[in-house]
Amino acid sequence: MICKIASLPGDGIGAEIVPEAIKALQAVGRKYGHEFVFTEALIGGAALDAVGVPLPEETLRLCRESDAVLLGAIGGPKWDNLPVHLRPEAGSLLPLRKELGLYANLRPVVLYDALIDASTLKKEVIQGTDILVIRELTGGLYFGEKKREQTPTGQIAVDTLVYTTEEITRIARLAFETARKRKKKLCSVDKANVLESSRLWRETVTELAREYPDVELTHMYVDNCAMQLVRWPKQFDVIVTENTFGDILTDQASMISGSLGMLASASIGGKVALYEPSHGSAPDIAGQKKANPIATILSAALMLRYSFNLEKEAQDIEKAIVRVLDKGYRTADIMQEGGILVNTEEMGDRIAEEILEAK
Ligand SMILES: NC(=O)C1=CN([C@@H]2O[C@H](COP(=O)(O)OP(=O)(O)OC[C@H]3O[C@@H](n4cnc5c(N)ncnc54)[C@H](O)[C@@H]3O)[C@@H](O)[C@H]2O)C=CC1
Ligand SMILES: CC(C)CC(=O)C(=O)O
Ligand SMILES: [Mg+2]
Repeated sequence: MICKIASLPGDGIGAEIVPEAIKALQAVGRKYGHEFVFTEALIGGAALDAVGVPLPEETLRLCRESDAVLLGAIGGPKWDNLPVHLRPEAGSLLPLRKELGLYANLRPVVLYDALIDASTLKKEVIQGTDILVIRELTGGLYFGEKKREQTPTGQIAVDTLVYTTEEITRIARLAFETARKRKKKLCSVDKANVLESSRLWRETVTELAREYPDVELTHMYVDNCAMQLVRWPKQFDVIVTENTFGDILTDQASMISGSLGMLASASIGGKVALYEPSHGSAPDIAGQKKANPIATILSAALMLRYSFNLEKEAQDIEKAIVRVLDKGYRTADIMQEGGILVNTEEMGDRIAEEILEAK
């Protein structure tokens, strides 16, 4: 099988973690005779510095013409004070997701047994957690109209939170279908007690539930959900929520798995899907070889599963990660007593070796 993959390292630790995911994919390719062809392109601050725009036309074209996209992360303090269209977040990542039609962001929150003691949360609370958060990705606050105006007393800043019935139905249907293949439990998270967009969200999800009588649907306010995630995460199977809530809740939920560096993601819904870790460019550790590449490597496994239908190969990556963690290898963010501290590259090497060695 020949798979064309656009590789977009981006900024900060992006350039350190993407090569480790490529290593894992190449190991899978060698083992099974698949040919993964990587073409690298610029995005984010790196693109802005090199060619003057955060999302070059050439990068967009490459993504559209590829079978899948592997992204590191974008952004950093160097570009924070630019006009919004030039900033890596609003000027590259958001339009890329929109252009590719990636309305659903899947973030599995799974705790590996080996990391139970690496988490700061209580063992009995987190043990056995396996949640899939489905975040709406191309609507809501990040995409609504923004404006700034001067008033006699200061400024006024406006962000607009918009959702249509079609957008909610689309993501909710995916969530019901996904829940059907898991434990058949779906929790829809909103803030319907105050937000009109959330009222429409809740009405629409409730209406759609009639088509899925086998799925147990619950609704939860987002503030309660934030609390429940750390109180008793095992109550959740699939969570579906809007863009901003999903963004925040998943960073929080990542601590159940030990670190934000463990949280993968798949952005799907269009012809070409995009795979990236849930975290950002981590400027505080960039260039120090401290970044945990596992979230990106797990995202590569999701790519094999969702874009290429290579389930066994995806599981090989996931099992290799389990074995490496069981052997005690740890990057700094998941380090614990008795662990063997490794850097980004060494973690990637260990995982690639395990992929090749395992039957
Ligand atoms: N998808 C993307 O490209 C995203 C980009 N960003 C951008 O990234 C920049 C930094 O944002 P922050 O708020 O600091 O969030 P961040 O996710 O980059 O980092 C938050 C904290 O987690 C740690 N961390 C993140 N990934 C890690 C990894 N793989 N291994 C070990 N530790 C890790 C960082 O060191 C930091 O202490 C900003 O410019 C932001 O806009 C933020 C989130 C997502
Ligand atoms: C530009 C941001 C919306 C990126 C982010 O935080 C995310 O997608 O998790
Ligand atoms: Mg985020």
